[in-house]
Amino acid sequence: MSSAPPYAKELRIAQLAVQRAAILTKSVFNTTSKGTLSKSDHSPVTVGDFGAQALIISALKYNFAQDEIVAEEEAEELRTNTDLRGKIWGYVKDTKLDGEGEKELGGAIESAESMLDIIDLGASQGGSKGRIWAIDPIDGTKGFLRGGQYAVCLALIVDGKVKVGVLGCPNLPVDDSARIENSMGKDQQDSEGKGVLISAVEGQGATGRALSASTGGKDDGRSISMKPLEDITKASFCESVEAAHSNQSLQAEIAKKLGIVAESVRMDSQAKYASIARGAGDIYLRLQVKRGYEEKIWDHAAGVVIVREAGGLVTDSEGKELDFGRGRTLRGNSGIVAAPKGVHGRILDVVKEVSAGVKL
Ligand SMILES: Nc1ncnc2c1ncn2[C@@H]1O[C@H](COP(=O)(O)O)[C@@H](OP(=O)(O)O)[C@H]1O
Ligand SMILES: [Mg+2]
Ligand SMILES: [Mg+2]
Ligand SMILES: [Mg+2]
Repeated sequence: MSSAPPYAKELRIAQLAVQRAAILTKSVFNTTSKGTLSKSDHSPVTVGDFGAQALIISALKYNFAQDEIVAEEEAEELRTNTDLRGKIWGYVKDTKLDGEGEKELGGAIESAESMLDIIDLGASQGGSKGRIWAIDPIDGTKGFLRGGQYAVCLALIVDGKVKVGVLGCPNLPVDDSARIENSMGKDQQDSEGKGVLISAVEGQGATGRALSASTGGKDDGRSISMKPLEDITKASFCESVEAAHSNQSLQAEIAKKLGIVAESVRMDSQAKYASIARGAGDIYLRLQVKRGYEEKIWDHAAGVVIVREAGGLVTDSEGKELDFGRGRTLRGNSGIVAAPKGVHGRILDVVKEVSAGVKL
């Protein structure tokens, strides 16, 4: 009898949890009021972010009660803002997977109050030992709000290394080879059956399938890989829409030095990692704008294992491996360079050369 490959259950539960959370975010998107709050760093959070986080954590606690969880959002404000709490609960209590999947995730959350406690189970400080799940319930909240790209992100980190990664991208085409375009909004898919679920387990490759695939059967999806890049001048860069999140002028200078003529493709969220992993783009650069900004582990964990398993290499802008064992942030790193293995070194050389003269 053959036994299941390592992390088979973790992968299955992570995929189901992301699928379920994406049902919630899609229905929140289709309502007029998304209950947007501004956080202390002035970034937005919505009913969709809180609701998706509650659903994912509830599924993880049911299946892996001992594991630690590092998640982006916290419930503090919802303990006094009963209006918003009620709105979130309205979505959370009604969001279910069809068929067997819902049972595997442990079913519904009991009450609005327990939902708040569940959201706050994501407050772990992370670290280099043990099993830690990293959750970004909506990555690219700004993209979500403008109808552009966003991703529901979940990864399992074991002793500081990312082992499993799942990205649900509701507004990316199911077709891997569909050309990616600048995403300035209006990418939302208005019918069911759109969106893609990209996954990877360390050492087992990366796969993609429709986000709306049935949860009953054993759909392993199709294998995905990065596009072989023979001529770097034909590459396309993928970068943030938000100019405050990565240094677009420096990135343009790097592209020019590499002889790349195509305009960078701008999209929000880890949809960038998903896109390069399936060959719909080539290189993802995220060079610091603000000195001292520490990238959050939930913004990168899933994408990094997916790109690696699809044939890529991901380092920081000095060529160091990303260290997911330092806490809630990648405090040992600065910037991100993700590219096919064969050209990563060449890109890194130019990144270093161009960055050397820059004072942030
Ligand atoms: N100054 C900054 N530099 C880099 N990333 C930042 C940043 N301020 C916020 N971010 C992060 O950028 C993420 C979005 O990335 P992108 O620009 O690739 O879409 C945000 O995730 P959330 O949308 O989950 O809050 C947030 O964590
Ligand atoms: Mg946020
Ligand atoms: Mg994020
Ligand atoms: Mg987020």
